Amino acid sequence: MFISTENEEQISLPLENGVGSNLDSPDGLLSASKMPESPPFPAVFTDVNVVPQLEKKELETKIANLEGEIVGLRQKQRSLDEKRRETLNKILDTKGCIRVFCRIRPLLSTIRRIHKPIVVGLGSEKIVVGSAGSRKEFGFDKVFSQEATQEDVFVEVEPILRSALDGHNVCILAYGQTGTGKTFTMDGTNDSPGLVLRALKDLFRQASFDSSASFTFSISMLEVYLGNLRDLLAPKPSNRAYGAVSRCNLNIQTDLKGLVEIEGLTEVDVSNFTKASWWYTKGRQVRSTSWTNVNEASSRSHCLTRITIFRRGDASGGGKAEVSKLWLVDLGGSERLLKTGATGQTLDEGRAINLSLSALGDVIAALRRKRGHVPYRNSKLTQILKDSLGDGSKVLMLVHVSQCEEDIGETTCSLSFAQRAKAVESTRELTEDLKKQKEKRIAELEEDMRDAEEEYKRVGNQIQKAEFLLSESRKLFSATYQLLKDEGKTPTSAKEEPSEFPATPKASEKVIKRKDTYSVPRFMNPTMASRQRKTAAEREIDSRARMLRSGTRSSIQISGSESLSYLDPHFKALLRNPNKKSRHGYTSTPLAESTKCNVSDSKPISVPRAKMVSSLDPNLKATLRRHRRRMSDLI
Ligand SMILES: Nc1ncnc2c1ncn2[C@@H]1O[C@H](COP(=O)(O)OP(=O)(O)OP(=O)(O)O)[C@@H](O)[C@H]1O
Repeated sequence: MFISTENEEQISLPLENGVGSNLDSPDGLLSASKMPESPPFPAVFTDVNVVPQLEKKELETKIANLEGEIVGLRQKQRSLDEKRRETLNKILDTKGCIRVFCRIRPLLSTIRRIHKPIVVGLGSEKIVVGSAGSRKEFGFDKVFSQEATQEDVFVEVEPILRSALDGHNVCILAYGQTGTGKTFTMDGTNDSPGLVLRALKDLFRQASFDSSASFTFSISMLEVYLGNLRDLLAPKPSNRAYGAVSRCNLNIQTDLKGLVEIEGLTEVDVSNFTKASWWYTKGRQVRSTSWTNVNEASSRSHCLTRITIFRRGDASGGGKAEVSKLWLVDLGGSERLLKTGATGQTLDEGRAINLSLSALGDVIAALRRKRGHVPYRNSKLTQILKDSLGDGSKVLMLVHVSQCEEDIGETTCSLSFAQRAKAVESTRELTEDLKKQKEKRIAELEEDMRDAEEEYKRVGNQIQKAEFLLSESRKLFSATYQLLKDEGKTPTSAKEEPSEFPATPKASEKVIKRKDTYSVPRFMNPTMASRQRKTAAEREIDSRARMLRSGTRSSIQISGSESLSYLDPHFKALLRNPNKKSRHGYTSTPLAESTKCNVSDSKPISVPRAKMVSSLDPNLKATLRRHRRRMSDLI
C-alpha cells in the first residue's frame, strides 16, 4: 500500500491486532507528521493478477456457513409450523369439532314498525327467544347480534380456514329458515362481500405468507336441486337438451379410504383471488332461485362451493403433499310450505330441501351419539359431505334466525337443531368449573400458538437476511474468481480459434454441435490440388473485386459461366472485407457462404445452412452448377 506524506492530513492505517497502532492518538489515527522516517513495516506490493487464496478460502467458508445456517433455520421454521398446526388443532378440538354460531337477522325496514323483536342476544354466547310469557334460552359458541357486520362474522371464522390450509377437511354450513340471511352471510353484496369471497381472499393471503409449503387451489360449485346434483361451473352447452342432462348427471363416489369424489364435477384451478372470485360469481349466477311469499329471491337448492387445497411441503421437509377440502355451503331454507305459498315446482323444491335438511339432522344426531352407523346415504347432501362432517374434520354451522314474532316456531326449531349439532361434542352440559378449566386451557393454547407464530416470523426474517448475504457472497465470489479464471483462459482460447464475435458459452456449444453434425466423410475432404485450384479462384475473385471497387462493372466473370453480381450481399461483404477468413480457414467466397442470389426480380435461391460446409460437398457442387447457369443467363 502506498501512503502519501505530502500533506499532513491524518491517514488511517488498517492495523491488525493493534500492532503498530498510534497510542498517542486517542482515536487510533496516525498523524502523517508523526510518522517515523523509516516505516516499521516492509512495503507490501500487491499484484492484482495474483488470486488471493486466503480471501478465496474465507469467502468459500462464509458461503458454506451461510448455506448451513439457512438449512438449520428452515428446519427450525418447519418445526415451529408443525407446533403451530398442532396447537391450532388442539384449540379447535377443545372448542369442539362442530362449532355453532348464531346470527340474528335485523328486522327489515318494511316490517320494522309492525313487529316487536322476539329474539335477543344475551352476551356473546347466549340467545333468548320468546315474549314475556315463555322464554327459552340457547347457548352457542358465538352469537352475532343484528348489528354484527360481515367482517365481525369473518373474524370468528378465520381460524377454521387456517385449519383447512393445515390439511384438515372443513365444512361451513349456513343453516336457517328461509329469508333469514343465509345467502347474505355467504355471498353478501357488492358493498359488503360475504364469507366465501372473504375466505378465498384470506386463503390466498395466508398461503402467500407460508414459506414452509406451496399451495395450489381449485374451485368447484354444485347445487343439490330436487335431489339431483347440478354442476354450476360446467361449460355452457351448445345444445340445451344435452346440457341439461350433463349438468344433472353427476355421481358420488367414495373410495376405500372413505374419501368422496363427485364424478364429472368441473374443477377449475385458480391461481389467485381475482380468478377464484370470478368463477364463484359465475357459479352463483347459475343457481336456482324463485320468488316466494317470504323471500323475493329464495334459493331453491343447497349451494355447495368446494375449495380444494393442495399443500406441498418444501423439499427440505420431504416435500410431503396433502389435499384438503373446504366446503362452503349455503343450505336451502327450511320452510313451512303453507306459509311460503309455494305451489307446483316451488313446492317440490321446498319439500326436497326439507327432506335433505332432516337427513343432515339425522347424520348429526348419529355423530352426536357416536353411533357406529351414520346414515350418510339418506340424501345426496350428506353423501357429498361425508368425509367433511365426520372424524378429523372441522364443522362450523352458522344458524340464522329472524326476530319476527310470526317466525317464532321456525326460529325455535332452527335453534334446537343447531344446539343438537353443538352437543355432538359434549353430551352433557359442562359445569361452571369445567367450563372455566376449558377456557383456561384454550387461552394457554392460544398463547402458545401466538408465540409459535411470532417465532416463525422471526426465523423467517433471519432466513431472508441469510439468503440475501448468501446471494451477495455468491455474486462476489463468481465476479472475483470466475473473472480471474476466465482471464487466465483467454490467451489459449484466443489462439485456438480467433472469433469475430464474443463467444458466449451457448454459442460455442452450438458451434461444436455444428462441426460434429456437418463433418464430411474423409474421402470428401479437399485434396491438395483442389485446394490449389480454389486458392487460384479466390485470387481471381480478389483481383476482380479490386476492379469492382473501382466501380467499372456491375458483375464479374469468375471462370467460364461462373459469375457474381455486385448486388449479391455476400459478395458485397467480401468487397468490404477482402481479408476475412472463413471458419474453415479458407478465405470466404460468396458461393461457398451462400447461394442466395439477390439480382432484382429474381427469386433468391437459398441453400440450407447445413449444406454450407464446403464448396466440395457433392450436393453443393450440383447446386453451384445450377447457380452458375442461372447467373450466366442473367448477364
Ligand atoms: N344481516 C343482514 N343485514 C341486512 N340485510 C340482511 C341481513 N340478512 C339478510 N338480509 C336481507 O334479507 C333478505 C333475505 O336474505 P337471504 O336471501 O340472504 O335469505 P336466505 O336465508 O338465503 O333465504 P332463502 O333460504 O330463501 O334463500 C335479503 O334481502 C337480504 O339482503
